[in-house]
Amino acid sequence: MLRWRGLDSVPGGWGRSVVTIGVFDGVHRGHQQIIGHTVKRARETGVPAVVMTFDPHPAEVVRPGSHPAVLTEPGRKADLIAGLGVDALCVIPFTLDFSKLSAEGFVHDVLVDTLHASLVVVGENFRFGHKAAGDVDLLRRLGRTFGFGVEAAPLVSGGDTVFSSTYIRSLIAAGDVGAAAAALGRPHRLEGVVVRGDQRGRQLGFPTANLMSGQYAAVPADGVYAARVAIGHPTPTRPGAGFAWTEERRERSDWSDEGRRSREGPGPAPADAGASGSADRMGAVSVGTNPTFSGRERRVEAFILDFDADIYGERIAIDFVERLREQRTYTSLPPLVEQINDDVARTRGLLSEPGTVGESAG
Ligand SMILES: Cc1cc2nc3c(=O)[nH]c(=O)nc-3n(C[C@H](O)[C@H](O)[C@H](O)COP(=O)(O)O)c2cc1C
Ligand SMILES: Nc1ncnc2c1ncn2[C@@H]1O[C@H](COP(=O)(O)OP(=O)(O)O)[C@@H](O)[C@H]1O
Repeated sequence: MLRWRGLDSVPGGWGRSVVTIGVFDGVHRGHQQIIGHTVKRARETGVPAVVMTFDPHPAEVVRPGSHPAVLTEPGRKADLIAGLGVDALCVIPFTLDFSKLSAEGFVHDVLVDTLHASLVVVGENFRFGHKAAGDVDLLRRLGRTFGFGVEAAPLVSGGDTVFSSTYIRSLIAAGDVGAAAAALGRPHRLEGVVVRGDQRGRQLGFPTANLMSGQYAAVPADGVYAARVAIGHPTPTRPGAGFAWTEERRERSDWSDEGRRSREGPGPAPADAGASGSADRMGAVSVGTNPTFSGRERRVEAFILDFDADIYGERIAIDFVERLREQRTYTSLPPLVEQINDDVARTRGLLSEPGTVGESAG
């Protein structure tokens, strides 16, 4: 997948493309359907599939201080989008200036002049342009003027609830990581670097890797969770920041499935390989302030089962599969240790059964 940052990075001679636009935080099941449809239509017409997204979250620019909790860090989001078969990801640095672009200006400058859209795929509730004045009807009218088609995909729901990033953030904030996983299509992941804690864990018999995640990462409610853990996770994300941009060169003459196969051979392109960072270990994870020790700082710490190594400074990813319980305050250590033993046994039971929840965590 080609990765562009800013409209200026789009190659001058870029031909026609099928484009979808969105923040796509979480790349949840609704996003997957829209992006999947974009890729399908691109293959049918033999042109590349382009995803346009924004960084930082537009809400932060329009209302400073209102950054929503982040479900997927930028590098992870790009990897997940690449995994859906997208040919190019264009990240627009969302600035106050950009936010002032009118709906018509956005369509003309971005979709027509830069990406040469032949077709634009969006969710039926899509809004765009200054003050979100543009909607699907306006997009269709502008499409007739400028010569691109518009397809609005119905929103994906589970039961009565439409899947949305906001809904998933609220599930995670409430600790319901099981329901979040159902809406995401995989467990919610926190990723970052292992930092030092109070050096108390190993004395209790349970050393815990303390995670420093991104500034706005969506941390589940205080409690204890069964999780899958990836150590040495490859995504080179700086906490709260952007990611490494790889420029790949490809022949652009044929973007059909056949063209891709002859370019790439079977399987994913090398740059996308391992993108999902396989979480192959089990972890019993504590989120909270360690009330037994009157801690103040809210921490995410993972006891990794069947593991013994120094991993300070390494990147890890934690995939939250199931909530086990709330945080408790103990008046002495033996009952805390007994409880952690029980948490570990439950984690093992939940995650080692064949075909268990979150097994294909990716
Ligand atoms: C599975 C698990 C469950 C935990 N549950 C609690 C708890 O209920 N109450 C509490 O005060 N601390 C709990 N802890 C956190 C320990 O207090 C913490 O890991 C310990 O203080 C080590 O901290 P350190 O990494 O800073 O050395 C739990 C830790 C783990 C791994
Ligand atoms: N099974 C394990 N799970 C998590 N961390 C482990 C494990 N085995 C060894 N470690 C190492 O021990 C460190 C945690 O030990 P701990 O006493 O809890 O110290 P700290 O308070 O600095 O987190 C981890 O950061 C990691 O480097």
